[in-house]
Amino acid sequence: MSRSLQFFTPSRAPYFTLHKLPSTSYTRFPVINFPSKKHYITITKSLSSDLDAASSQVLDSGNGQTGVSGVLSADNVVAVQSHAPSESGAAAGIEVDAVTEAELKENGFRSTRRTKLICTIGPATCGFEQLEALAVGGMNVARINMCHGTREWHQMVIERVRRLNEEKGFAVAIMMDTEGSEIHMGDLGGAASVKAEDGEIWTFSVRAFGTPRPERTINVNYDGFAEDVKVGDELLVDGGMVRFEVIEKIGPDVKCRCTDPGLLLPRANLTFWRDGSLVRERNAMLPTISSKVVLVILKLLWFSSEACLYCLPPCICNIHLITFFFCCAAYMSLSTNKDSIPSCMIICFFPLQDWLDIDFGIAEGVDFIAISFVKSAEVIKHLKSYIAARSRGRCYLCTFKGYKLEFETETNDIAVIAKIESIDSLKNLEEIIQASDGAMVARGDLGAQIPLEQVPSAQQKIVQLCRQLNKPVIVASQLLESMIEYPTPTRAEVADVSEAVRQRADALMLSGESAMGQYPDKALAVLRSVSVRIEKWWREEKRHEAMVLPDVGTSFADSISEEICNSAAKMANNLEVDALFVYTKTGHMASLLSRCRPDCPIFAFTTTTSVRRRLNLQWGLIPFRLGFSDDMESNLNKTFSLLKARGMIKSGDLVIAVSDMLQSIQVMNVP
Ligand SMILES: Nc1ncnc2c1ncn2[C@@H]1O[C@H](COP(=O)(O)OP(=O)(O)OP(=O)(O)O)[C@@H](O)[C@H]1O
Ligand SMILES: CC(=O)C(=O)O
Ligand SMILES: [K+]
Ligand SMILES: [Mg+2]
Repeated sequence: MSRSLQFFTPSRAPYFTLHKLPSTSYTRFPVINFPSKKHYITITKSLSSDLDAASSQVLDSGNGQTGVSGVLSADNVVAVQSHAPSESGAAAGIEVDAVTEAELKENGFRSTRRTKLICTIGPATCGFEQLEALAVGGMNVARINMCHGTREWHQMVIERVRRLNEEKGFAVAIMMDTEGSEIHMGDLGGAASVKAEDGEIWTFSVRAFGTPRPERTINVNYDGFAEDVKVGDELLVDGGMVRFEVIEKIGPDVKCRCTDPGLLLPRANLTFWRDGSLVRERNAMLPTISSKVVLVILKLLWFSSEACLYCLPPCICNIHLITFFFCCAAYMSLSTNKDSIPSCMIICFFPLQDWLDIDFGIAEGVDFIAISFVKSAEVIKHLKSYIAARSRGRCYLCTFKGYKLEFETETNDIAVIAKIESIDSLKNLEEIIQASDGAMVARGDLGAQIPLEQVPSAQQKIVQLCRQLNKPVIVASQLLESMIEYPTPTRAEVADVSEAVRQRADALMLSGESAMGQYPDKALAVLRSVSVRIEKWWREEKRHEAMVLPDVGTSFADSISEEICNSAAKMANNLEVDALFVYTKTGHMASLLSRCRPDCPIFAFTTTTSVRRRLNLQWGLIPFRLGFSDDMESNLNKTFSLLKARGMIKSGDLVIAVSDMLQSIQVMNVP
């Protein structure tokens, strides 16, 4: 008799499949290490062969180790659940941020902040206490920028944020930002910055300089640099913070004279301009092929295609390489599983470094991957299928007593954010946003690629388009730049933050202010207070813009959900209800409500921690994790009593409830 046994978690759902359960009475599992995340095990025992929750009995739980082992009986074990520690004790209750809870109690529904806040984590904020201070200060998403720091450092930050969520009940999501293919400087040999003075001659080169780095030398990450620039070109660091003129080329070295002095920061972005236009052609588009690259590609192919590429030759020569590409081509033309193709093809879209980082992000189970310098929708589509393929790809783990154990990690809940920061991304804006799960107005690099005076209108356009297409949008870079050094912002910075809030962007992002600034908590407090103040002013003055929200649903069921949400939001405004409640498994209904930007906050109840974290990026959503059923009556009663017990709502409050399960709008007073 063959029976299938599945382990699953509601969030990242790693699960095992055990083929051919043995007829012997007990089988002991070997210890299996989960990648990077602690999991607890619950073995559910049932006497019937179908999973019957009512008659199930919990045999064992919470071992607290990184890894699991178990004892299975062929006759009676039908399901083994593995779940993250944060989910083990809270099934009966409701999970919400301590900060949100306090805010709701103190200020009431109306005054909760709707605009979400993202902090880039860097040396100034990577400690556990510093991260906690940011979470208490309202950080909804922690961003790690793969341009800076080592992978070990990023892993440590992720681990600390996870621990913070687990121990203190936050739902801070993690966004990994890739390096992207653009040209940037090296890391200045560890120096925090170096000053370039007017008239000085500096050497920019692909050569790796020894330590200590010779004076006035800068390493450049792009091999074709010396070939691509011409004498007379203007070289802009960080979109013009420092400027140089190319005066001479000597082999790989490019000699430049500083024309606009300023501070050079590690890994600053470089662009070169000729006759007043940005030079965009680059000779070397593909990463240099090395054995390391091939190993990575083989690994990717193995994960996505289930191809049997177990034995990697330790030293890969050209023959192997040619054979490999030949196999890839054959595989791609023969395979019917289109999801497995991208791994071979994506190398054309991303530099190697991004590949390694994307793999790292998937393995770490980050919530968002932000892709730098997106040029077309293809890149996003391929990455999304790659993530989906990886999450479906089975990882064969071990054989014991003739039985095969497979391990599967469900990772397609990673949302892909397209960073709009190049001329190409503006050209293909609508299709890029359509293909992504959200977008970022990355004004830093965007301002280096288009004239600065065009950045505000580009921002407005991107924010509007995202809302129309129902994708969350982030406004990023230099919001409070002066706060890197000073404890108060400039008036102009406050006006800039206000404008982003007024445009009703989903989220605002701190970069250097929180990564390496002197006042990260103060900068976050400014974002928080300006957001709350502008949102209030906007509601009181009834300054609702009459934005046309086109239909986004692609199926009839989607269209019904959309109509329900549009109507519920309108009713909520007209009836001046206290809150909208949405019960959503995937988060889709919550995002449709958020898109309407209603006057009242939206309490989004969802069953999984990963969806809860992801909803933390969207305007006006207060995400809760709550176990619920298809019976709305009992869901509402349960929610009311749980929220009342915690003092978050009171009898008489007026709410409107909608849900994924029941296509209706319910209006009621809290009993
Ligand atoms: N992990 C880190 N380690 C060290 N410094 C960091 C780190 N993350 C950010 N920084 C510092 O903060 C500054 C601003 O961060 P930010 O993420 O905006 O980077 P950036 O270099 O401007 O690139 P991007 O265009 O990707 O935003 C960086 O220039 C760097 O000096
Ligand atoms: C955030 C980012 O990448 C930029 O502003 O360029
Ligand atoms: K980046
Ligand atoms: Mg950028």
